[in-house]
Amino acid sequence: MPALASGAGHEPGLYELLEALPSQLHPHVCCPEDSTFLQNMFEKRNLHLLVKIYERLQHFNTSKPAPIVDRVTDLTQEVSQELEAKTVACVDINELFKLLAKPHMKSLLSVHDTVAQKSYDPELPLLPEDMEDNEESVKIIRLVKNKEPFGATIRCDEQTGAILVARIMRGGAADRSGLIHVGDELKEVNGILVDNKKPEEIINILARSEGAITFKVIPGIKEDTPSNEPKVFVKALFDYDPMEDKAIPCKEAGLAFKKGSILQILSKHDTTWWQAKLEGNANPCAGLIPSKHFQERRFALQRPVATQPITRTSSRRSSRTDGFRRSFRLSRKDRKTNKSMYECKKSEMYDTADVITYEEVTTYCRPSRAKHRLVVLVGPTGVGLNELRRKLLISDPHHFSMTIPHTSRAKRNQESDGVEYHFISKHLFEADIHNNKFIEYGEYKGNYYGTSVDSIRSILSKNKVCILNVQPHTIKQLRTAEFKPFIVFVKPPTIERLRETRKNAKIISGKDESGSAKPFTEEDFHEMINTAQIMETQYGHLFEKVIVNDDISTAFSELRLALQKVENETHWVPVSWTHS
Ligand SMILES: Nc1ncnc2c1ncn2[C@@H]1O[C@H](COP(=O)(O)OP(=O)(O)OP(=O)(O)O)[C@@H](O)[C@H]1O
Repeated sequence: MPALASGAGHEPGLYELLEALPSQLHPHVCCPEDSTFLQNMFEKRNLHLLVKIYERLQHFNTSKPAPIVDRVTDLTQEVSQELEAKTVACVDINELFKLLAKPHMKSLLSVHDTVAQKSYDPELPLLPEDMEDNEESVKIIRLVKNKEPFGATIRCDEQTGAILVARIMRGGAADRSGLIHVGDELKEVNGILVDNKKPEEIINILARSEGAITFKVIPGIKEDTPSNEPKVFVKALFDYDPMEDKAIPCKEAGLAFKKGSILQILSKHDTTWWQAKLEGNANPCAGLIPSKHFQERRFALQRPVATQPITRTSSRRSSRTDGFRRSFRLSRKDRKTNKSMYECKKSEMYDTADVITYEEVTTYCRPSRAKHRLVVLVGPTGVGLNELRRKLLISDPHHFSMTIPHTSRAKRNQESDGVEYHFISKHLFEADIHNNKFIEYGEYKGNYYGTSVDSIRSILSKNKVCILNVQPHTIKQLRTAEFKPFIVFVKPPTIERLRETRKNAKIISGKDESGSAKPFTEEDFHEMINTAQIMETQYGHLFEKVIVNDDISTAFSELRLALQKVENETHWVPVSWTHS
């Protein structure tokens, strides 16, 4: 028997059966000639290879690989032309040239192209001749369907009871056929009358059918399908599972997606159910998603999570504002404690609920001379934002920078204006607050501290990357075409890992009025994890990168890599950022 590898890793399939058959059939074959014939047949290498190919195809059926190019024969021709002149110069080139010219290779590549271009659908058969005279307006459609869904939804007309095609999914089997249209009335499927059937029953008939399906339809009035529509992409700001959606007209036609997924909108024709596909997905068939308007209405009817009160992890009174970081993120560290010294003034830690559904996006790659995108770090207090920022600044001080805060407190002897702080009068500080000059500001022991918009601009204009640590509610103000912020959420690891990694670390306790650094307590860890969860629920849709700060060097490398990508690679950003 040829030494062929068995389908290891797959479930026992045809190949294994083929190997076992000769011995199993042996007792049932009386004639020795038949026995030899069967023995030889089952041992044929070609048969084994065929079965292997079958098993591979079964495997690919589930993994659905997509071709990189669909005209590899053209590519081979070009390569051969290039190689022809150089065959004398190099043995390897000569060998490759001959290999590409072999008929087997050419056939293999041609088969590749046929499969890649999906041009293997059989020709549709001619219309049946036994059509009745009074059926001129009836159309007989014969579709050859494989395992993919039919790609259309149907509905029952409330008044007439007729079964109508409700929508055709863009790129699906029905759409590609070009034969079925919205509004067509379905009369028969595979010879079965559908008049008195419920849409679910018809869907079942369709789902079970493979190969040729014959439809008898009365064509509806054709709508003009707009062509050359510009491509519209949106970022999903919520998770969606059609299987959990009671309102969707056909669960199987729905498209599941996660918060942050990029969706290409293929049709907004139906104001309640848009058609979309996941960006980068090779499957051309659209799926149904709730339209922006519909989803907004549904969210508005639900009680928004954002307005729910925060569950405290401890009954002990904490001076931290609503569980968020005590330090005002943008401050320089105080010289004595090496820590930020003031609290955030704003008490609106949680925005009143924005209805978040989809955001229209487009690709953006920073032109080499353009200003850098603002890098914003957010996370619960004590998670390590200052530590990560410090590491970035040390790693490349000419490239990364942080803002210098303003303060109304008096300058101390050893301090210089514009180094530790910009020192301004209380009166001027208040005027600047009034004129919205601060991204964040706060008050500590009667003095104001704040970070101005101009201090960010000043760094960006020097062609440096500005690293900003802010409270999450500030993100909204920063999301402008000018700053194009890249938002990184730093989240804590598990409580066990916090205990292990933060053994020697210190945090400024919100319960300690002196503001001195103390070792982390269990309560600090719980509060950090709890706050991170709330932040993720409320602001998760704005985060472009989430880093778990477990081991500090790993977290730092991850951050560094993400920032390199932001500088050099294409990212999805809100459309409004590119129309300035
Ligand atoms: N991955 C880590 N492993 C061990 N210690 C860490 C890690 N990340 C941060 N730390 C330490 O935890 C302490 C708090 O970190 P850091 O000051 O950066 O927090 P923060 O997020 O800026 O919070 P705050 O704004 O309240 O100061 C520091 O002592 C820091 O060195």
